[in-house]
Amino acid sequence: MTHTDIKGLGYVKISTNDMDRWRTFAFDVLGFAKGSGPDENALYLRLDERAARIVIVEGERDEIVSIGWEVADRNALRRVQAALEKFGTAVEQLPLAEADARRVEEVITFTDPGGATVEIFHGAILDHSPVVTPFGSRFVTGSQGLGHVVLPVMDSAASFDFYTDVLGFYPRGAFRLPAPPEFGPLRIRFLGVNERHHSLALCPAPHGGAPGLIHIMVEVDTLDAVGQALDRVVKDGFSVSSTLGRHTNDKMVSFYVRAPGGWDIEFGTEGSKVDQDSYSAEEITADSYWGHDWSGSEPLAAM
Ligand SMILES: Cc1ccc(O)c(O)c1CC[C@@H]1C(=O)CC[C@]2(C)C(=O)CC[C@@H]12
Ligand SMILES: [Fe+2]
Repeated sequence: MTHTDIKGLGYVKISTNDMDRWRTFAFDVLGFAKGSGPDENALYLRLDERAARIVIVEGERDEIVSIGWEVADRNALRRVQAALEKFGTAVEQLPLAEADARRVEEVITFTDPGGATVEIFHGAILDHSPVVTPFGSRFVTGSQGLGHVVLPVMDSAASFDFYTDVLGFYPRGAFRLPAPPEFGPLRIRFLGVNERHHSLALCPAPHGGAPGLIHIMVEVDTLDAVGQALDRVVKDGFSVSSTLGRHTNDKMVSFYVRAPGGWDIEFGTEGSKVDQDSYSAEEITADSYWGHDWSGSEPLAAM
């Protein structure tokens, strides 16, 4: 396939049983702007002209609720739906009220092979008021989408085939995880849909279940904004999962912090841009050129 209808990662919705901690984490530590939405108990995290890119809702468990991928328009949505149905995936069109609640024109939903609830939408509704982030950080989104999500998958081949063959994601390389030889090669696989090196990564994991999420990456436009966020993380006593480092594939300088709920936010800058026409998928043999010390990380809930 030479072209995907998926334009980018649009939004993610996450549930938590610790809203107060999340409120502090989102606004006082990471520095997202306050967005808006219909659920008065939810947290709407605004990064750009979209009303909200990350939605945190009250729930019994801390887990990923849905992942929203964007397409250009109604015809593109119909093409994606047809590809899913041809493959045998049950697709549900959400009612107008549900689309309204997500501030999009139209949205379909299905379950991916790893069990994640995926939504595909078009027609995002914009908020034209200034994006006032508490510490002045500016998030890098636009044609590169929200950032990236890393999902734990038990059958990584099935998930990889689904995202590439059915949805048209582009393979953007791999990283072999250290594993005993009897496991065979275990690879994190990176997948992209736009100039962002990866909008999705699939990480082999021993079991499914909550939170169904390893990390979400958001990008800011300066190294200072990353360093200042890291200062606030440490000062407010949030757990640093990985120190600052630069990745070898997307060249991003980032740190990872444990979100309430047992998964991480990767907070980075200087991500490279991929030109799909000249790109070849490669296997990296180190995750980083420097830094990214995970030795202080608390165990991931997903593992
Ligand atoms: C290798 C890499 C490149 C770019 C990224 O955005 C990115 O998140 C990663 C993965 C980092 C990291 C790893 O390499 C070892 C296995 C890790 C610790 C995980 O289980 C989640 C993050 C993974
Ligand atoms: Fe990442």
